[in-house]
Amino acid sequence: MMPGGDQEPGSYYVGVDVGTGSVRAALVDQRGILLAFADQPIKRWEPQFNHHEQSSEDIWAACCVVTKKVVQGIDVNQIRGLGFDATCSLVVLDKQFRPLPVNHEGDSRRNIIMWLDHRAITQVHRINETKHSVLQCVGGVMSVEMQAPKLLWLKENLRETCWDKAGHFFDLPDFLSWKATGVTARSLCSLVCKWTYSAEKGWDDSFWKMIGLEDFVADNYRKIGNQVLPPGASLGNGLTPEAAKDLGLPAGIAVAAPLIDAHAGGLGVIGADVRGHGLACEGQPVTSRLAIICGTSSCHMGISKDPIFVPGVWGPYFSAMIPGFWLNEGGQSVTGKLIDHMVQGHAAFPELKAKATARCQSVYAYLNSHLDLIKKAQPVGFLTVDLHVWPDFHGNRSPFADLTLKGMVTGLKLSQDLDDLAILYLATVQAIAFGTRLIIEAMEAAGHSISTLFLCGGLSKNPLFVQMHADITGMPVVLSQEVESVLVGAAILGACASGDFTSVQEAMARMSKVGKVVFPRLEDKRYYDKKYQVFLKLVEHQKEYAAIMKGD
Ligand SMILES: Nc1ncnc2c1ncn2[C@@H]1O[C@H](COP(=O)(O)OP(=O)(O)O)[C@@H](O)[C@H]1O
Ligand SMILES: O=C(CO)[C@H](O)[C@H](O)COP(=O)(O)O
Repeated sequence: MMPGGDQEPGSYYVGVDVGTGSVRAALVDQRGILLAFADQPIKRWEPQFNHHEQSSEDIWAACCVVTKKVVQGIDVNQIRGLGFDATCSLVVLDKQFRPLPVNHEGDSRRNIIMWLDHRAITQVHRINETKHSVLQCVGGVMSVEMQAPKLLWLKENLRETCWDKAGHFFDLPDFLSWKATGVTARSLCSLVCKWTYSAEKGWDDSFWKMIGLEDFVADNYRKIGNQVLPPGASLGNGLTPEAAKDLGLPAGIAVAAPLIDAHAGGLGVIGADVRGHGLACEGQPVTSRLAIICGTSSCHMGISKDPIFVPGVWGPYFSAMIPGFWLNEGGQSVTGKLIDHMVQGHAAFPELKAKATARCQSVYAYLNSHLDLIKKAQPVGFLTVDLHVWPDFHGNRSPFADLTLKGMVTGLKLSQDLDDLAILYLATVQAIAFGTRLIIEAMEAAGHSISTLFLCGGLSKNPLFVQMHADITGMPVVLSQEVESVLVGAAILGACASGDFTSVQEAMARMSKVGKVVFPRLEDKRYYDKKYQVFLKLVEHQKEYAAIMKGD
């Protein structure tokens, strides 16, 4: 086997991506080409508002179904590596590695507190009041979506049924790699990004003591991880015989230390060779690129050679995505979920669904063509001249790091027809893109210099979403040759673990490829600049309303 991906044809890697709504797997070759793809929805429970739970057994079973599907019909001995990525949800197991309930009902199927769960609001508030120095590495304010507040909630609310019995708390990506290999080592990515671990200094005892989780210190962090590996490192002796049987793969193949899903997306897109596309980032350092992974949420991944502190933007995290680089991660907690929410909640949704089904189209493809129909001679984006949306229906992740912020819509009329739904959908898509512009401005003000966006995730399949990101940020958007770039990222991990590439950087350069570039319509800039001014006023006004209501 030649290092550098020049091996004989037929070396394959399997990538498994656990998103919020489904599990996906792909069979990928050493050029980064997807040869097979499968997906399967996963269960979700919302027992009460802001509580979101999943089942680790259900997720593992879905991983097995999709993996078996993608390797059907090929010689499995050609598979050299397996990589996982997943959402940063909290998995709880007892001392014998059995699921423990994270709910008052005691339902042990539901042993995952999902990343978007906001139950630990009072806990995160107390954590932020400590002003502990670890908070500097999460943008100054810890998010309720991280693991420390969730752990504290479990200790304070489910002491007997969960906390006292717990033997292992895993980030979901690390749970999957443990399931596959029996190795409980954690990925540097999950511990650094969601658990306050420092790549340079390790755990900070004083933080855990200060927030009331001194239990972990006394136990030398056994329950949350005291062995840490870089993403892509090969785990133990590879795939165990039991997991091999479950997944339909040969025992002993290399399994990589995993990544969080957004980070796998970053790996799948950010290192592509852009020569010949007329992009400003050509010949420039990779730090001029921003990867945006847009699924249920959107994550804005920017890297730098030196640490950059951006208020309200997570990080700087060392080597958490690309080895040797610092990572800042901006984000919007709900984007795909917000678009679905707005569209599905509208009175004209049943009509939309029926019409889209009749044309064998997705509702989004239908809405996009409907907008084209009603725009007449003007650019489609101009349909929202008097309709504006503030998109923080699930709080603001970046750059305000304020989970009390809410959604806003201004410009509503009495109409309930399809035109009205289409324009509301457009205004929502635009609001998400304005949110991205705001995050980029915060990152640039702190020292990043970004010229090109690289989009992936489910929303990147929506041409309107992509064009609005280009028009509103004024930057070109690069889409990968493989639409499922997050899976390419997971496969890159497997390829690194197999030893077929000498570094993550080398595997990225070989396996991620530019597909299409969408340039901004610069002639529309004045219009979007005005809408951006309104966008900023919306949040300013929302804060004023809250202050008025707080006053006597
Ligand atoms: N073909 C498509 N056209 C438009 N939007 C899409 C399409 N496929 C997915 N989406 C959007 O992407 C979101 C899901 O993205 P995905 O990456 O699958 O999410 P996750 O990784 O969080 O499970 C949905 O909420 C939906 O709005
Ligand atoms: O916090 C995150 C990454 O750090 C993601 O938002 C979370 O993992 C969910 O991802 P997705 O929207 O793709 O399901």
